[in-house]
Amino acid sequence: MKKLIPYLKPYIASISLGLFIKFMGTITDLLLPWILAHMIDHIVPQSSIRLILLWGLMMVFCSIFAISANITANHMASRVARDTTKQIRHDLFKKISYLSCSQVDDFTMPSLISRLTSDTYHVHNMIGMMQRMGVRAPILILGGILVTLTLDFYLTLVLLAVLPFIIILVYFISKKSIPLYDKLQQSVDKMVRTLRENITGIRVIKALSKTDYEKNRFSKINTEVVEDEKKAAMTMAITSPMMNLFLNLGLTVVILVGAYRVNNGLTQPGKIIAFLTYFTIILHAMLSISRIFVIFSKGNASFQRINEVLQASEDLVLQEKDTIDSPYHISFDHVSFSYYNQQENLTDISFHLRQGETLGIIGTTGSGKSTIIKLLMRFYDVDKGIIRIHGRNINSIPQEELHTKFGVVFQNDVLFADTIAENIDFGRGLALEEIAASSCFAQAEEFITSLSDGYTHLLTAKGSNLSGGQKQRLLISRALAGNPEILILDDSSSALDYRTDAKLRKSLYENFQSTTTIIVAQRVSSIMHAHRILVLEDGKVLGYGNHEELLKSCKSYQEMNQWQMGDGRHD
Ligand SMILES: Nc1ncnc2c1ncn2[C@@H]1O[C@H](COP(=O)(O)OP(=O)(O)OP(=O)(O)O)[C@@H](O)[C@H]1O
Repeated sequence: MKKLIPYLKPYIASISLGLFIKFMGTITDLLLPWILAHMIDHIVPQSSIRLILLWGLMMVFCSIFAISANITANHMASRVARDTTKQIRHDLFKKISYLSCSQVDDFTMPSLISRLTSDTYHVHNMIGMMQRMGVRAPILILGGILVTLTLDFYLTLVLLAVLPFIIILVYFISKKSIPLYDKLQQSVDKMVRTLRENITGIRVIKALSKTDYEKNRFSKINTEVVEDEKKAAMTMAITSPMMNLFLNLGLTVVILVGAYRVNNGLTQPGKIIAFLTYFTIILHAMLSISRIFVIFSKGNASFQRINEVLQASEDLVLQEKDTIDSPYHISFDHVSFSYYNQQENLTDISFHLRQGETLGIIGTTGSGKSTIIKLLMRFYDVDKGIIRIHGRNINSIPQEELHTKFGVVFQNDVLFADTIAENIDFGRGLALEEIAASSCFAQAEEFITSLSDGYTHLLTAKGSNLSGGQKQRLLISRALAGNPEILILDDSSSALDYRTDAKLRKSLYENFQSTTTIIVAQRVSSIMHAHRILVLEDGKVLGYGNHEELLKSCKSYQEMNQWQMGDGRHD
């Protein structure tokens, strides 16, 4: 919770003023029953219209002041809650975008989304509620008790006798409901995760006729959420009737004792009426306290989840400069890596590429091809070995500098709901000529210019209004547009026909001579012209060399070549 203070600090003046206004409004609210009692007991018996009007006006004025003060303070509280949450959301989003891939894996994406959405919402509620009721409820309780003491000591004893029951009730309900709400939050997290998987994979779900299966899976989780919600709501539902029971019992006793005391001339009717109002005010304030506990505990738990992300230490720390003289642009030296420090996903990988050379990576699915790319871009740190670019250990290159070296197309990369030109430019402010040139190199120009609105053609989210091959060519255009030092194409030409694939390779060869290229592919034809080819299986190197060398030395490569291309070389 301490970590929330810096977020509230800029609003300290506004919070203080708001609380002061709230304080004044609450005190005035407390005055109203007292004025009423005074009027009934002392002013009305005098039968002076002028005095009755005067005190009546005073009541109206106090009511208007109390309402206005409460509304103003509530507005101020909402503004503080809104602006603080905006800043927290901003910081959280910024932090999430800087998290390393392994940190994202650890937190999990759905959990990060719910921290950014529902958790910030709970914090918003907590900040607002604490300002609105945090001051008002205790003042109503303490002030109420003090005023009732001045009105009638014996009746106050009735009130004090009921209070412990209410306190015990509030304590037990808070104790029971807080873990229930925590559990509910976890179920909602799970539901968001399933929903996200479902929406992302909606096509494959439909294609495999898994709609019913997924519907049932979602229904199960939805029922879980409803059950948890029911349990939490049931606990909270007890609060109001129980409070009302105590309230009504208390009021009955007050009326009985009050009537007895009025009959015996020990007190006045006005005081009894005022006392009944105070009694109600105080018990409702107790009810508010129980709500504050629940909202505070939800907000507190949510802020802790947010803070966990905000405080996540940078795990890809920039290391001291480590540079050697090297003739190679990219070199992997005996690199090993494991995602979860259990079994190795890559073992002892080595390769060296001079500037302008091309490396083809081929291998079975799950053999570690994309992992090599992730390590080269330092999404994860290697466990063993060293990766160097121009002789410089990549762990000593600042992330921004490292990433500007790459033009990259990942597997299942994303296109946004924007124009084709914007999707290629990707916020780099490139001139239209550069965009057109890169799409020409990527063999995308033909289909773009055939569209009636060309580069201003609007894509739907994820480019779902394009074919697989068109999407890949746009993504390759984006990667080429920055004229990158290193080009990475991770399984990004799989949807291209052989002719377009060959034209793309020719274009890369002719126009990107100084760009070092890594092509991950399933097809031998996509990588057979590469200077070096790495054949992987289960994270280990089965073969390394050019096409001719591998045909002689690597049995797996020979087999792949035979299956895919017959025994000859086709293009
Ligand atoms: N984020 C991750 N967390 C844990 N394990 C992972 C993660 N990404 C990949 N793996 C595992 O690492 C291994 C290598 O995966 P990788 O994606 O590099 O394979 P690949 O050769 O590119 O496969 P494909 O051709 O199917 O894309 C696989 O066993 C995979 O399950």
